[in-house]
Amino acid sequence: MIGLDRVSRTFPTRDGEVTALSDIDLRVDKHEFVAVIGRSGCGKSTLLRLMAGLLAPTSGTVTVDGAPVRRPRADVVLMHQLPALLPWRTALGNVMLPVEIRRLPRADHRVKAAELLDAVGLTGFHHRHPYELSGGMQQRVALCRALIQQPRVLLMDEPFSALDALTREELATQLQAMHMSAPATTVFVTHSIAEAVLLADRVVVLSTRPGRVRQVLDIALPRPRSFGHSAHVAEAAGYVAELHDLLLHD
Ligand SMILES: Nc1ncnc2c1ncn2[C@@H]1O[C@H](COP(=O)(O)OP(=O)(O)OP(=O)(O)O)[C@@H](O)[C@H]1O
Repeated sequence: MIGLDRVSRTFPTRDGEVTALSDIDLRVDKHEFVAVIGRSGCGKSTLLRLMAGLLAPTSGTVTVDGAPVRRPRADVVLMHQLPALLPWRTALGNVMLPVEIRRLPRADHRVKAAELLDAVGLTGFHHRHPYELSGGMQQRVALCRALIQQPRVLLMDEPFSALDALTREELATQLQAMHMSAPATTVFVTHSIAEAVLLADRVVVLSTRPGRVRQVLDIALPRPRSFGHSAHVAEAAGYVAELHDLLLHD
């Protein structure tokens, strides 16, 4: 589904070239959920921007469905750390924005938008404006705005990092439920090892600059998974410890 073959990306800076990513080989299968973790500055956002067609690789190729990525595609959606909602639109109006931009049938999508908002716990808030919503609620709206586009590929750049710990867990759990019922091929960048273990089929650990694939860990835990208490709490803790060691001893 997504393929990176020997992908490198450098940036020119005043002090010479910075190599953000070097020789990345990575395959993400259809409907797979891959989490990417690594120290700050190791090239995680650059990786997503390459997959989204917002950046070109300096060398190597990035493909989606076998086709080289040369520009953004309608079926590949990138979700950022901050919600960036339009302040004059309601929650529902913000979710409907990509539908309107892409001139998709409005009536069907309005029903779908309302269902999505309900699914992330925003029943009763469909007609509120962003200033009336908490940061966590705004990010839920941004998640709905991404999902209404029914992306085949969903790229998420630390989408929950601006939220408090409990809201973050709640949203990750909701994302898991949504991925189980309608899976998009997902690449999820996070600084939270626990979040990666909750959500991912595989966790890609990048090394510090230049970012290279240091290790890929399969998370063989049944779903739905939960933070804390579960029948698999010991196995989950084992994965968390292994990833922690990999990051710490880079
Ligand atoms: N447009 C740019 N121009 C120059 N250097 C850049 C540019 N974009 C990224 N870089 C550099 O590339 C490296 C990787 O940046 P990137 O934002 O991908 O890292 P990251 O892993 O997402 O970091 P963080 O976890 O802190 O968000 C950094 O050293 C950064 O300074």
